[in-house]
Amino acid sequence: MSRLYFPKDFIWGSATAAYQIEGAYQEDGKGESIWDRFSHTPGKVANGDTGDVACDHYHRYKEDVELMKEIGLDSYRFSISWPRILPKGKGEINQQGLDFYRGLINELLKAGIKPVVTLYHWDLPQALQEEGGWANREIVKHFVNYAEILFNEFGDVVSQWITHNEPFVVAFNGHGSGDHAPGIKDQQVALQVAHNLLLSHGLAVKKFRELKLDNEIGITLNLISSYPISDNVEDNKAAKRMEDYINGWFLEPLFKGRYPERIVEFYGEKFNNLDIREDDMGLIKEEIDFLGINYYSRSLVRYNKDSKFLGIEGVKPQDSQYTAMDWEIYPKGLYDLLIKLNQEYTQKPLYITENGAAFDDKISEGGGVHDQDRIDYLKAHFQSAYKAIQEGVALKGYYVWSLMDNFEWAYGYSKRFGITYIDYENNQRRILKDSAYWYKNIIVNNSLEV
Ligand SMILES: CO[C@H](O)c1c[n+]2c([nH]1)[C@H](O)[C@@H](O)[C@H](O)[C@H]2CO
Repeated sequence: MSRLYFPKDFIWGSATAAYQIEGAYQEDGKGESIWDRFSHTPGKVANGDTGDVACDHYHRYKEDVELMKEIGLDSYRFSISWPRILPKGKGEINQQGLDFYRGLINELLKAGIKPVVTLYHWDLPQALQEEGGWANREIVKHFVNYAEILFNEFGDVVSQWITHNEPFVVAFNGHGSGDHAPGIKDQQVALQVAHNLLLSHGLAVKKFRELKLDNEIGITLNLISSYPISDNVEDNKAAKRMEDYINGWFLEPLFKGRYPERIVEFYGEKFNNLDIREDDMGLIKEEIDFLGINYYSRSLVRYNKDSKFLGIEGVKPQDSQYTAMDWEIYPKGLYDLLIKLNQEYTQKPLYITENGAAFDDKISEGGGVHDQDRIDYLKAHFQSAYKAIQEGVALKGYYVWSLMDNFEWAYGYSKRFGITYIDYENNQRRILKDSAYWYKNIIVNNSLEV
C-alpha cells in the first residue's frame, strides 16, 4: 500500500444545511420558511416527512461539534436560516437567531474548526415568497440586507462566505419542475429566478467588498461532467447542451459576464422576455475569491429528436454502480470537471463544497454502521481530486456531504448521506459510521492510503 499526500494546508471538512438538520422550526422567534410550508403540504415530501425536528441540531449543536472534533475536521460548512435571523425576511432582526449561530460558531472556534457559512441554502422566508420570492427582482435588496447583517455580525469569525448553494436547483427544481419549494412549474419564472439569484450574489459580493472584511467570499454551484454516448455529432451536441443547461448557465455569467449562446437560442422567447437590466451582467461578474463545487455524478446522454428536454435523453450504463439515489458512481467525472474548470473558467481556488453518497445504512448487531460502500465512493473521488491537484488545479479543500444523515428534501429521511448515522427512532441518537473513522485517519495523515 502507498499513500497519496495532499498539499500541507489542504482543508478537510464536512457540510450540512440549516433546514436539513436544525429542527426547532418555530422556536425562539424563527419565521416560517418556504420549506416549512412545502413539507407541510401533503404529497410534497416522502412519507409526509418535515424539517420540524430533523436532527434536532438546534438543541444538540454542542454535541455535534464534539463529533466534528472527534472526526478531526479542519472546517465545517453550514448554512444560516434566513427566517431565523429575519422572521419576515426583512425588517426586525431576531436576536435569538443571531445568538444561536454565535453559540455554534464559538463552539467551532473552541474546537479549532473553521466556520464556513452558506448564506442561502433554500429556506427562503415564506413572507418574501408571498411577495413573489426569487421571481420578484425586489428580493435582491432583501438578500443583500440579510447578507450585510451577517457580515457585520460574524465577519470577524467566519473564515469563508458562500452566497448561494446551487442556484440551479433553487431556480429549476423550485420553479421549473416544482419538486422543490416553492413548487412552481414555469420555465419562464425559473429563468428569471436564476437571473435574480445571480444578481443577488453579485450585489452581496459588492457589499462584502465595501465592508472591507478580511475573510473570503464565493458561491457554490452544482456541476456535472457531461458525456455523449457516442462520438456522432448529434450526441456530442446533446452533451454540450446538457453541460450548458446545468454548468454554463451559471459559470458563464459569473466568470464571463454572459449567458451561454448555444442554449440562449434554445430558450428563444423565454430568454428575450427576461428582465435583465443594463448593468446586471457586470454586477453578476463581481470578482469572487473561490468557487465551491458540488459534484455527485456525471451526465451521459444521447440525442433524441423527440425529447422535449433539449432533445436530450439520459443514458444509464448497465455495468456501472449506483447509489441509493440511483446516481451513477463516476469518480472520473470529478477529475474531468476540475480540469475543465481550470482550463475554461478560472484559476481561482476551488473547493469541493459537497461530495458524498446515499446508501441504505443499517445499525449492525454490534452497534456499529459498516458503510464500506460510502468509503469506496469517497476514496475513489478523493483519488480523482488528488490527480487534478497533481496536474495543477488549485483545489484547496473538500467537504464531505454530509456530516450526518438528514432531511433529504423531497425524499425526507429515506436517504442517508451522513458519515454519522442518525437513529430517528431512538431520539436522534448519533452513531459515527465506519466512514467517519476512515475519514479521521485521512485527515490526521492528510493522505489517502491506496
Ligand atoms: C445532483 O446533486 C446535487 O448537486 C446536490 C446533492 N445535494 C445537494 N445538491 C444539496 O446541496 C444538499 O442539500 C443535498 O442534501 C445533497 C444530496 O442530495
